[in-house]
Amino acid sequence: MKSRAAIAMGANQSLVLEEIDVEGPKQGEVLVRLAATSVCHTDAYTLSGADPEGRFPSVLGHEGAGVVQEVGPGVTSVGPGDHVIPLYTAECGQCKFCRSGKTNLCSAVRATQGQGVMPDGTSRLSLNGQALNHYMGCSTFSEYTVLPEVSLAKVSKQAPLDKICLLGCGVTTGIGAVHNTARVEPGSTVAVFGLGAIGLAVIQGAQMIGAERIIAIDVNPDKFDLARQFGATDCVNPNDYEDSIQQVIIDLTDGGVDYSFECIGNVNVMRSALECCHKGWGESIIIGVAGAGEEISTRPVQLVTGRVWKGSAFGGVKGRSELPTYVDDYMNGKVKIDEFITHDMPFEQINEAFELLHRGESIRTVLHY
Ligand SMILES: NC(=O)C1=CN([C@@H]2O[C@H](COP(=O)(O)OP(=O)(O)OC[C@H]3O[C@@H](n4cnc5c(N)ncnc54)[C@H](OP(=O)(O)O)[C@@H]3O)[C@@H](O)[C@H]2O)C=CC1
Ligand SMILES: N[C@@H](CCC(=O)N[C@@H](CSC=O)C(=O)NCC(=O)O)C(=O)O
Ligand SMILES: [Zn+2]
Ligand SMILES: [Zn+2]
Repeated sequence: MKSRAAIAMGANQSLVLEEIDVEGPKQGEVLVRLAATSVCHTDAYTLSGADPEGRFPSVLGHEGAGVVQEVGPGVTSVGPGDHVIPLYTAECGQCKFCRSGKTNLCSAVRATQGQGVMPDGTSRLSLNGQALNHYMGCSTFSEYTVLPEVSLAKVSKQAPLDKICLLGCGVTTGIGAVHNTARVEPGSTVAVFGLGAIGLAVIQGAQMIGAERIIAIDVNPDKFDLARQFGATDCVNPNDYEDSIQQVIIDLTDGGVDYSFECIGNVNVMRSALECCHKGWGESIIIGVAGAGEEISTRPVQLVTGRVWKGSAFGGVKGRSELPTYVDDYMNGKVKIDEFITHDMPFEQINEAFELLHRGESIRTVLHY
């Protein structure tokens, strides 16, 4: 079938809008018509050429929501008409990772996903006969896309797809990192570096859990109003100080924070986020994705003296089991999503959505098909 799509032809090039061909679902696969998709910083990162797994030409996009159109042989958990959120972190329930009870990372389709193909090693997407790479197992920048069954969370039909698409990555990642990865306790002091969708969702998660002090840090003060609305108690711009940002946070908090979250993808900030944690127990969670070849460093004494460095992917959330509850929590007012959506646009304006993100003028732009 034909599908409107935005194609990444090469690094740092604008996306090209084309009508592509989408093949029907094979064994264990599902054809989905997306209602909406948003743009996450990770899409921009891959388009920049900094992603070691980045492939071109490809159909990017991983933050979407839609309706099942057709299922391939063997698919049992979803059927036509079901509302679904694509998952870049699958949940098969059977692999070593899923059975461990220790992680949300699932190995069922991860290897082929990173190679830009479906689990059988081929693509369902093409342009003029040339195969296009899938992206993060989702490719939500195509109105119609094909995913493995294990990469779909079936959710309530009552929920607006053009809002809950944000649960496909940003909102879930931030809240989940607080609840699952850090397990922040009520009364904690928290520092959040980077106030895009991920950082704001971390603030939301920290407020939900009853953190007493939430320090929001960004070099763009335009982000501070929204941070306060989500629950930040202090807003700090590192450029306003001569001291290092870690020293500023240590001074503000009588020795450092209980938890910090890096939501930028900057390895220097990752170091600051670790080093602003309290001696003896402070934990720092890396969420931001850094470019190929970049490495983190700190003096080992930072860890010897009790600070802990962790990472979080999709907030440690098991998508098929847990996303339906996130959707229900949005519907009953426990989880905020609308506040992240600074712009709504027709899908055709997707390049504008990338420009807004790069200029720091948007949190999330929802593109409507
Ligand atoms: N681990 C995971 O599962 C996931 C990771 N990610 C990653 O999380 C990161 C954040 O994503 P997203 O929220 O969409 O991105 P955004 O670009 O919307 O947000 C990043 C924010 O950090 C600010 N910033 C940039 N440099 C600094 C600095 N040196 N100090 C303080 N603030 C700074 C930016 O300011 P400005 O406005 O000037 O740009 C912006 O406000 C990305 O690296 C993304 O790839 C995303 C989803 C899931
Ligand atoms: N392709 C990158 C790795 C990018 C990365 O870390 N992705 C995050 C999700 S970012 C979403 O917006 C993630 O969940 N990672 C887990 C995983 O299995 O990749 C690279 O190769 O560096
Ligand atoms: Zn994302
Ligand atoms: Zn699995």
